[in-house]
Amino acid sequence: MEKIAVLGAGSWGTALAMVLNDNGHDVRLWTHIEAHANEINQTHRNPMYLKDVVIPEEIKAYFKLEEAIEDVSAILLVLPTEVIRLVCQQLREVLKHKVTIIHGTKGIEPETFKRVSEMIEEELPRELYDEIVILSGPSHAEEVSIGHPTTVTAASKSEKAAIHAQNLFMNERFRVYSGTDVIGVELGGALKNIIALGAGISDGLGYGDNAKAALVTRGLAEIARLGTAMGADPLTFIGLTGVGDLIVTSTSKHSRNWNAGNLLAQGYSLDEVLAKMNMVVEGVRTAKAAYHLGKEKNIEMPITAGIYKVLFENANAREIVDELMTRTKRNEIDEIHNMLKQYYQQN
Ligand SMILES: NC(=O)C1=CN([C@@H]2O[C@H](COP(=O)(O)OP(=O)(O)OC[C@H]3O[C@@H](n4cnc5c(N)ncnc54)[C@H](OP(=O)(O)O)[C@@H]3O)[C@@H](O)[C@H]2O)C=CC1
Ligand SMILES: O=C(CO)COP(=O)(O)O
Repeated sequence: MEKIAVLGAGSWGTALAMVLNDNGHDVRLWTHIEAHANEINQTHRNPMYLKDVVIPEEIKAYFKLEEAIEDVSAILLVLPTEVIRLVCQQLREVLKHKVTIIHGTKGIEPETFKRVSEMIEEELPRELYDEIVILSGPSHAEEVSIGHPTTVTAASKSEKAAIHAQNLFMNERFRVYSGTDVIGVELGGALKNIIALGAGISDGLGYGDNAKAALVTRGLAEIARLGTAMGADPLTFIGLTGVGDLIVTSTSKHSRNWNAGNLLAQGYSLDEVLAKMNMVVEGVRTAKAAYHLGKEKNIEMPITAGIYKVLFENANAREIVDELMTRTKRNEIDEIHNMLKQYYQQN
């Protein structure tokens, strides 16, 4: 059994802390708000993020980062992408020993196009961690925290580290696969949030299941196109961290991104939507990142571009759908063959 600090006491951090606690680990849940730590320790609940869930008493919340990470063997970062660098900077001030870093964050930094593990590598000195592992897949906190069957993937450049994380989290309700395609796993988890915003918009406009299936399928083609250009294995995108997460986020009532898209389609402005959601909506910043990254790499991403225009250029969502439906006709499978051919020629 290991001593593990979970940094980020939002919905996903709390749910993952509960999985680790179920597996017998000594779990410390860190929040940057003292009153929040006190509330969790006194009431064993986290009502702002996980309504009606009782947090086991063994899980202790911490406000002081140096106390939360004392003697831990692993640190799990479960924070919005926007604060990953800041928290890593705080961490490097207080961390005095080597740990395994695991993260469950799904986003890309708009200013640099960096993935989360790249940001961690830039902010944490190499001597402070052995490996970085990404935990990703179709997994809403609301369901994990009440023990509904869930599957995810633990991916790391080091297979040994991925299997280590797999062993830490795996139990009969939480099945963990392992993998080594860090780029594919991180990009799949981040980019699906954009398509989920689109699915929420589509549903909010009153379009049906056909439209949503089209968005998810053609959205997956865009994710794979950009992901493969960035060095991912295209097959990763048909796995849990690609199609699996795309399905859950585009169809679930729990999805923050779907709900935000739905509100946008109801006529709320982006600022109003973000103010209404009390949890992070990663797809908004990641849409900005993917739109500009796609342009830079000359990758065709019409759905992402449409969602970007609805978010940041006040475009009319119905007109964007009309534009998508009237694009030049094309063959569906040719580009997928080309993508696979190119990848396997290079690898
Ligand atoms: N929710 C889910 O089901 C899943 C989420 N994810 C991913 O996990 C990541 C976190 O998401 P989620 O848990 O939903 O987010 P939430 O919005 O539920 O929680 C975010 C947490 O981060 C904290 N936080 C914000 N800023 C800081 C900071 N500067 N220092 C320390 N803590 C900070 C928040 O604190 P405060 O209370 O002060 O705002 C809050 O506790 C995202 O990338 C998301 O995509 C992945 C899989 C499932
Ligand atoms: O990544 C998630 C589920 O796997 C969570 O998605 P949302 O942030 O849209 O809720």
